[in-house]
Formats: sequence, structure tokens, C-alpha cells
Amino acid sequence: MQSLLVPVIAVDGPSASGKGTVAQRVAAALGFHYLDSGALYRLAALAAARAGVSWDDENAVATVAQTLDVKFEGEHILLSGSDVSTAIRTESIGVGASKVAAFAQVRAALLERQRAFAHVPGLVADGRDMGSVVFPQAPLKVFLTASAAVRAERRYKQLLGRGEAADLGAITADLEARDARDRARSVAPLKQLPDAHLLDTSAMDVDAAVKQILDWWYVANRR
Ligand SMILES: Nc1ncnc2c1ncn2[C@@H]1O[C@H](COP(=O)(O)OP(=O)(O)OP(=O)(O)O)[C@@H](O)[C@H]1O
Ligand SMILES: Nc1ccn([C@H]2C[C@H](O)[C@@H](COP(=O)(O)O)O2)c(=O)n1
Repeated sequence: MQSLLVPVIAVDGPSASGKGTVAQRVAAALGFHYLDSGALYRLAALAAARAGVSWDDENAVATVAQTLDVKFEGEHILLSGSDVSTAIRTESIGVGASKVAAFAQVRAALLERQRAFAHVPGLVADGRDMGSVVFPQAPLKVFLTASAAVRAERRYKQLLGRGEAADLGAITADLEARDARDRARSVAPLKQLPDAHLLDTSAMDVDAAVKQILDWWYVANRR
């Protein structure tokens, strides 16, 4: 179970809403640790694909997830010793991650691994169920979102910036399908919790989003 001594800021939201960018900046500002929980689902999908395991096979993917040999070393993510930081970021692995994330056994296999990131002085964790399942006692929960059109445009520019081919229409369709799957699943669906602050960044830059979360944090911790 989550330690009550370690403060956690839970940042949940749909694909390409800016969770990772904003959560990492908030963590750096506070000197907190950072958890990219989506990376774990992406790793499970990649490891399953590499082992020839179908993303539809819940038992087999859960076994892969339980036995993942992962190391987070700064910007680099090592899977069984090899750097997969780029390999897990493809749109296809994103789709696979969303598919395997719908399985209860896979989520259970990754639960304690996520909670183990909570160390003093604190943690900023981003994903889809940080506030609902993984860290339900988080003193600050944020639902970070933006319109689908804005998110697709951001992803498009992000891919072009990485020198990857990108098609805005395909990205929009992919993102909407992924969000629909993440919201509709029966286990730990993506949703805005009643105790989460809504942060819609459709017309807000990264600096302003970071500042808003830090303001909420300081207000919540004012003595
Ligand atoms: N408020 C913002 N204004 C403009 N661009 C933003 C904003 N927030 C994030 N971005 C940009 O949008 C892109 C997607 O952001 P990011 O990867 O952080 O999203 P994410 O929610 O973590 O995505 P996913 O969950 O799909 O991995 C990045 O290029 C990032 O710099
Ligand atoms: N806490 C989480 C984090 C991620 N997922 C699933 C759903 C996403 O589509 C996929 C990839 O996540 P991303 O890297 O895009 O944040 O993983 C989830 O179900 N729960």
C-alpha cells in the first residue's frame, strides 16, 4: 500500500495531453521523484511482442509484465540490459500498451512496481489511474487534458521534431481510438475523479500548466 509519509502528486489524463512534460517539470521544481507509469505498460507491450506473445493473451502478457527486467537510468530505460527508450515511444507500441493495459492481471502485475517509486521527499506520477488506483491517498490529484485537436497537433509536432514521419489525420484517429479504449475499459478506466483538479491546457503553455500545479501544491501545503 502507498506510504502515507511520502507525498504524491497524481497527474492523470488522455494521450498527448502533456502529462509527462508537465509532471517532470513539476517534479524538478519540487525536487521530487518522477514516475512515467505509461512507460511500464509500453515496456510490457514491447517485451510481449519481442517474446512472440500476442497482446490479446492476458495470462501470457501478465507473466511478461511480472518478470520485466527494467532499469530507469535518467532519460534511459533499459529492458533486459538494452536501451529501449526510443523503441517504446512508437505509436504502434502505444496502441499495444493501451490494449494490454485493459487486462486486470497485467495491471495487478505492475501495481507494486509503480508504488515502489514513492520515496521521500515525494513523487510526481503520471498516467491514467494514478489518483484512482495506484496512489488513491495522493494529497494532490490533477486531471490534465486538452481538446483532441490540440493534442493531435502537439503529437504531430513532437513526431516531426524527432525526425519521424507523421500524418495528422492518422494521429488524430489513433489518439481518439486509444482514448476511447482507455476510458471504456472495465478496470481502472481513465476518468476525472471528483477530488481531482481539472487542468485544461488547450490554450495554455507548459510554463503556465506547471505554475498552476505548483500553486495548487503550495496552497494545499500552506501552514
Ligand atoms: N501546454 C502545452 N502547450 C504546448 N505543448 C505542450 C503542452 N503540454 C505538452 N506539450 C507538448 O505536447 C507533446 C506531448 O506531450 P507529452 O508527451 O508530455 O504528453 P503525454 O500526455 O505524456 O503523452 P502520452 O500519455 O501519450 O505519453 C510534447 O511535445 C510536449 O512538449
Ligand atoms: N497508468 C497508466 C498508464 C498508461 N496506461 C496505458 C494506456 C495508454 O494508452 C498506454 C500508454 O501510456 P502513455 O505512455 O501514452 O501515457 O498505457 C494505463 O492504462 N495506465
